[in-house]
Amino acid sequence: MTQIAEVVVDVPTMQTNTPYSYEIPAALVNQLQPGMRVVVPFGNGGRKVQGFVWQINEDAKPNPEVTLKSIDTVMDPAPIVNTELMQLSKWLANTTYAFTITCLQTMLPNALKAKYQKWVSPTAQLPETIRVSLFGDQSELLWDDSLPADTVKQLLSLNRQHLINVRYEVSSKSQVKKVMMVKPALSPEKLSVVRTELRKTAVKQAALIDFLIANSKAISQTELERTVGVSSSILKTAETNGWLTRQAVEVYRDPFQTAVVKTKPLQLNPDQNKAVNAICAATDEGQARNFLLEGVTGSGKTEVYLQAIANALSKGEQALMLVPEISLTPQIVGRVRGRFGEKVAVLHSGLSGGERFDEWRRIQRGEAQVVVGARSAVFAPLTNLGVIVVDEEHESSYKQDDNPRYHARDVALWRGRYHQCPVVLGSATPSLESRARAEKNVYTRLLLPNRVNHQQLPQVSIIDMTEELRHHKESNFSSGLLQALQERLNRGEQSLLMLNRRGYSSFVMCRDCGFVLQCPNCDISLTLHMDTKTMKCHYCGHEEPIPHVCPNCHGRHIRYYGTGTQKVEQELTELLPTARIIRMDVDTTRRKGAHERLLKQFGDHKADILLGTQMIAKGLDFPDVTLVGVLNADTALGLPDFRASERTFQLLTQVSGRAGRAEKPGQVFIQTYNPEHYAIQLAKTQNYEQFFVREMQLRHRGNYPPYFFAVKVTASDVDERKAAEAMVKIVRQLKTVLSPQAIILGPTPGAIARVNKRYYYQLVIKYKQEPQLRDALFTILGQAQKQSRNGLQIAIDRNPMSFM
Ligand SMILES: Nc1ncnc2c1ncn2[C@@H]1O[C@H](COP(=O)(O)OP(=O)(O)OP(=O)(O)O)[C@@H](O)[C@H]1O
Ligand SMILES: [Zn+2]
Ligand SMILES: [Zn+2]
Repeated sequence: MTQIAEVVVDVPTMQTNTPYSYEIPAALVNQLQPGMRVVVPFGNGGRKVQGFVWQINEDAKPNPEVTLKSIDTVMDPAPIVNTELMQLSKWLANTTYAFTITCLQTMLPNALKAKYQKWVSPTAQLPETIRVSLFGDQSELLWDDSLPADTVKQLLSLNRQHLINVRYEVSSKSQVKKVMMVKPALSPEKLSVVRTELRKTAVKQAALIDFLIANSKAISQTELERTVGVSSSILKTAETNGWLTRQAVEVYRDPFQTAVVKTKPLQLNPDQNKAVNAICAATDEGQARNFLLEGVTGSGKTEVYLQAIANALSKGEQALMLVPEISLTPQIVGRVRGRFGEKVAVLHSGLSGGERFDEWRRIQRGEAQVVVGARSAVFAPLTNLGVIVVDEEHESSYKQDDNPRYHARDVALWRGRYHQCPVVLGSATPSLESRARAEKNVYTRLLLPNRVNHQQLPQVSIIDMTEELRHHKESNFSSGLLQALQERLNRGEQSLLMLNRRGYSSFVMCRDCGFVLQCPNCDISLTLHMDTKTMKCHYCGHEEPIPHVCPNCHGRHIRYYGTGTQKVEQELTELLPTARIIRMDVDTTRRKGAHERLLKQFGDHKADILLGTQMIAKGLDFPDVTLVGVLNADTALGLPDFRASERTFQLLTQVSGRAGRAEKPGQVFIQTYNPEHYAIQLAKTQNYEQFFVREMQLRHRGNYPPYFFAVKVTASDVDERKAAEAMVKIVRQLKTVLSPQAIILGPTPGAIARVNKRYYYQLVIKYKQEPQLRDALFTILGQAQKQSRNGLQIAIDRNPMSFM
């Protein structure tokens, strides 16, 4: 009887998207389980790849016509993907048009991805001269990208002639951190005897033994070396002498830079209480109910989450809380840790690979009961979920813009169904999709219509910058905003200033001929980086020195348009010389922990004004901020995107919400060139309901989501004609399966037509119900893969965040 394992191999293609069968060697029969990683042979060249055991058939009847290959080795002592996550990966692959292997890998920390190495060694037939020139006195040579092209050519040819052997090595990138721990090996009495027998000059040894006599507990070697002042060689000798033992012990890297301040649950107000009760009831009854928690800014949503989580923990269950780009909101992590301390694990892209791997293992081993994290934390291997929270559910960072193109909110809802637990989507400005579902009672609405303690929402003034410009010379500050800033300085209160980043890219332009330096690979201008003194392409990474002479007319009048925030900061210091300013943008937050440090400084009143990009708009809760200024509200409105108004409304409402959150009332100034635009007018009164009604009418009229579903298909190729032709063919194919109700927009060139030397074409399909669409798109993907050797690439984005 043969046992056969179905293995999902680490080869992302259409053909390998279904599991491959491998024979399980007798030695592995009792060891192998689904969800473990294995090394398997793949193809005919002796290539080895990593794979995930998907299923085991205990009494399979092998087809006598085919000889199955055997599994090589097992990489894990226990499964690293559990049943739930295996099912989830299948669902994910199906709904995002991605390969199962890509989905599996997305769910796991990078440390568990395979590291492939190819080694070559000479055969006995290899002529001596070639052996010496290639291998020298080494028995093996690593065949990787660093080899010169000529050597690779030679190796390929030698391999064809069977003159060399190729060995494939598959290993995990993971690195478990270990610390050497030292412990006395003898009793204090025996050590005292040893001490008396020491030579008089052996002062260090004496000190070491004194320490060991006084401390029987294990201590890390580094700490011991520091406290006693001994070297590692002395410790080694001591070990050989049998005075102490040394043992490498696995430790976790600590991802937290700051200590926790313990907090107690707050007394809830009636609205909060109602919300918490509803969520807790669903947890207690094991119901997969979904809630939309709609609470104005500063209404205390976080406290609702914390108490719902506490309830789940009290039932012995676990909790998952997603926040947008967590490294940008250290305040919220602090609040969760303040309540749940050691039970909390964090997962986000600001962690190093090792830290991420350690946090993941803490979760997998059941050592953490609460997980807070950004998008990919939605895959945290929690096994007993009692509640899932998606904070700021409208945030576009929850959607991954690379394969698999999933939305964390959708995954959260899937897991809620799997675990039969409530999912809470929270926001002051819910996405239209979610609010529309609440309208249809797919989600239960929970409302927090007032700020905590009935604090008023801030008073918002809209400033028409066209009008402003007529009276003043060019300035980033209207007189109203400037005066308000001055008042805050006089009163010792704080202000936030937001500069919409998209509006101000920094570039260089020739004042003589107007030439703007472009990326040689992309249709986009290069961005000026003052900190590194270079010009960079934000799409392909191309980098070059800042020009001093115009490459076009050779003139010397080059003008530098520095980072928006830098320029604004400069003007601000001239206008308000006594103001202490903290600037927060990509340049000042690049270093690890910088973000947290700047926010702490501001919280400690080390500055009067926090000037920043969108990163200051969300989640911040500073009681002494009574003024918020938006320097340029319009930039997002100018984008040709159906979500432009929604984005603008959300951003303005969120940032306004930072003002006047404690006792002192708040004031907001929004500077704009479109003062009459409904998104700006309704953000003024923070009137989400009216915005929702108005925007839904427009979406209805234009057949946009949430009335229609949408899929974006993109083709790219180094040859522009091929990309365009592929698109035309795809449209023709789709038209044969789509109903007349479906709408195809395009094909059109991409918003940036050329990126990294590749040309982009796209089309968007808007539809209500198209049962054949999924199969058709999978077919298109499969066909494209066969051609991909020629450079054509097809990407499919279901429910895209934008049509651009
Ligand atoms: N029941 C309560 N009693 C007293 N203070 C509370 C209560 N609930 C929340 N708070 C406080 O009110 C402030 C605002 O709450 P929180 O930050 O949770 O609001 P939010 O709804 O998440 O706001 P936003 O969406 O603007 O981030 C916080 O400082 C919080 O500690
Ligand atoms: Zn580029
Ligand atoms: Zn010029």
